[in-house]
Amino acid sequence: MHLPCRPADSNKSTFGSVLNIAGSVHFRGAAYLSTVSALRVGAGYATLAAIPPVIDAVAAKLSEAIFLPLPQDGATISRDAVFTLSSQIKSGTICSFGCGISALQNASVNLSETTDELLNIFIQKRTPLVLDADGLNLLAKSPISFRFGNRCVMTPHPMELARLLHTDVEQIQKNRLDAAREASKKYEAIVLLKGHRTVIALGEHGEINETGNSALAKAGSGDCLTGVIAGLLAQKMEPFDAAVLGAHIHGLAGEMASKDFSEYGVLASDLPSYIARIIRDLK
Ligand SMILES: NC(=O)C1=CN([C@@H]2O[C@H](COP(=O)(O)OP(=O)(O)OC[C@H]3O[C@@H](n4cnc5c(N)ncnc54)[C@H](OP(=O)(O)O)[C@@H]3O)[C@@H](O)[C@H]2O)[C@@H](O)CC1
Ligand SMILES: Nc1ncnc2c1ncn2[C@@H]1O[C@H](COP(=O)(O)OP(=O)(O)O)[C@@H](O)[C@H]1O
Repeated sequence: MHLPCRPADSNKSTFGSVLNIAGSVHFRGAAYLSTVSALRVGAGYATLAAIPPVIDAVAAKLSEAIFLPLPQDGATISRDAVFTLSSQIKSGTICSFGCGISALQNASVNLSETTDELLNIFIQKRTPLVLDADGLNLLAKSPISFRFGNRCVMTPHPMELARLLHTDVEQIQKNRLDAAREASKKYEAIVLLKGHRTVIALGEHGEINETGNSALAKAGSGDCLTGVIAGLLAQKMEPFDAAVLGAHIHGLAGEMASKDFSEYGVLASDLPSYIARIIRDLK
């Protein structure tokens, strides 16, 4: 599998744009890590759509991001955010949704309804989408049977997949590839089941990622993976290929980072710069 090409005669629009809907009062770092990772993997633009306190925190660390302030309800986005976002999401806009959006009880009374409306917009506008973390937890609770037409990469860890399939982590881990395949068929999506030996499924087709180590077993590293896959989608990779290559690059970044910091000491915020170094070496 090849990296997206990087023609000399190019500009930032050539490499696409990611609209990342992420973060809440409790989880501001998740918004930062997913946004910076999309830029580090080569996207031309990354826009973070978030509530003002999240934007303030991310703006202090990341000069390159563009910000779309969203209305706030409690600790997270309000239902009015749907109006703001629906005018921004055009046909084909690359979106990521869910990192740190916060499904904690009472984070926002209407977050489930807001999520259902957003998911409908993603489907109607046929947006390539990365759906992670609380985006998945809210989907699991939805009464609607969403089907994403294989334009969506869902990135659950085993507990998130257990919630989606209404089972437990033990069942998921017994046969990881079959569990990912089942969810892929249920949601018509690419399902990337995270963990040691991440698996990626599309219908019956499945791949196992061999890269990565325990340096990645630390809060925030999955948020980086979301940004990597979204950044590859922005560069026009097919969703399944973006998931496979994204997991490969993310795992190698963890391995390289652990050579400098040990598997104990790597932080998720170290990973984006190692993602760039891995891309240099893959080229
Ligand atoms: N800095 C920030 O802003 C950060 C923000 N974040 C945000 O936090 C929110 C909550 O997300 P979350 O994943 O921490 O909580 P949750 O869904 O309850 O799952 C936790 C349980 O899942 C399980 N589990 C996980 N991996 C597994 C594996 N490989 N294999 C097996 N089991 C596994 C494991 O269960 P256990 O092993 O304990 O039984 C674990 O206890 C979300 O919005 C996210 O974006 C985070 O990204 C962190 C950094
Ligand atoms: N022991 C491990 N070996 C390889 N990869 C791992 C290991 N532990 C975690 N990872 C990877 O790190 C990431 C963790 O994601 P996730 O559990 O969603 O964390 P978070 O929500 O805190 O960002 C996933 O890409 C997962 O595959």
